[in-house]
Amino acid sequence: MSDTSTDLDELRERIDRIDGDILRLISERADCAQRVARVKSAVDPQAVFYRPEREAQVLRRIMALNSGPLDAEEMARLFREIMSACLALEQPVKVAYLGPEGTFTQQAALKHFGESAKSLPMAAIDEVFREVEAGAANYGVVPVENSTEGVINHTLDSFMDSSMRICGEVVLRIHHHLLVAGTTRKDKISRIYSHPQSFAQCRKWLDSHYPQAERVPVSSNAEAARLVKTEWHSAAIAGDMAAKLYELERVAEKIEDRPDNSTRFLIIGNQDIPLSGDDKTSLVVAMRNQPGALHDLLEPFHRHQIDLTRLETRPSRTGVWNYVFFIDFKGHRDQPEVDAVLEEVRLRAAEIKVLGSYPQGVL
Ligand SMILES: C=C(O[C@@H]1C=C(C(=O)O)C=C[C@H]1O)C(=O)O
Repeated sequence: MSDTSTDLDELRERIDRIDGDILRLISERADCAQRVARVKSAVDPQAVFYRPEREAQVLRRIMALNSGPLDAEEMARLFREIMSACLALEQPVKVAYLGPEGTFTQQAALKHFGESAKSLPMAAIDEVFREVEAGAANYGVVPVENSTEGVINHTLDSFMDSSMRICGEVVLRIHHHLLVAGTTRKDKISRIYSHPQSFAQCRKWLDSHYPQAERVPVSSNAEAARLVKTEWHSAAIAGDMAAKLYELERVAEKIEDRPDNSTRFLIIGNQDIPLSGDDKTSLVVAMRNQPGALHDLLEPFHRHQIDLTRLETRPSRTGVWNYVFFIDFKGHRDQPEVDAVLEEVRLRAAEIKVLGSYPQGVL
């Protein structure tokens, strides 16, 4: 098709018509969501409106139906926002996250719940747990493992002391940038602020580009971004959200040593999540200190052909629990084969706590 002005007018008219249709359909969808809310409240006045298993199914279906030209993830992100707005009509969801504002955890929270969620920054991981326990937030978002740096022990330890359950997971690709303020002398950078994890993830790049600069660890990337605003010789390593929040310039983009650098976050809450059709389960298990304990623990998973996705050991903090294992596997505890494995593990373990069965991250 040639780009004459009549073609342009015609195409724009078509786009206006399509937008009118999309608008009508989104409104119709929002109306249905409001009716769902009324049905839920009629059945149970304390009903929880947010249904992660249903949301996962909606997104997976959209991705499967999509035939381009937008890619499936992009399309799902649009639907994520539509659902987020529909849910906010039912009941605005309050999400506590490891702050301050501008952290990757906030980015993960918004990726999972959409921009219509109300996100509440907390100063520490255990505060996120406490905020949800106290009912001041409906859900919490905490980091649990990074593909380069491994597990986040604070999060695992918080589960040992808490009754919170895992309601979902979200994986975020982590891109770090070297950021400066408008007033910074870029040729005179002598100090770089960041979170210790981010320094570790950008170690090689820093060694080759800024071997002389002092590396100052701070409590979060967002805090690093805030600090450089007032220092003409300093830079920060942080992500997109912090760069935007503090209006910083990028001296270098995507400086992480590994291009597949990603972090997995958990959604915590006090709901048991029904089957979504593609689920994971997380457990914490204490074994007695005896030879073959780990083998005994893992053997039933192997025999029932259940796919383990993660195994972490933490030192026990009580005398009874000698080893504490955190185990993630594919499957939902309402599936008979998973139930059978859990029963067997229960017999062999000193203590077992199912932290939750939840939909595998879609986006
Ligand atoms: C509409 C519902 O409630 C919420 C909104 C959803 C949506 O917009 O599709 C999906 C699940 C719930 O979080 C529902 O349960 O179906």
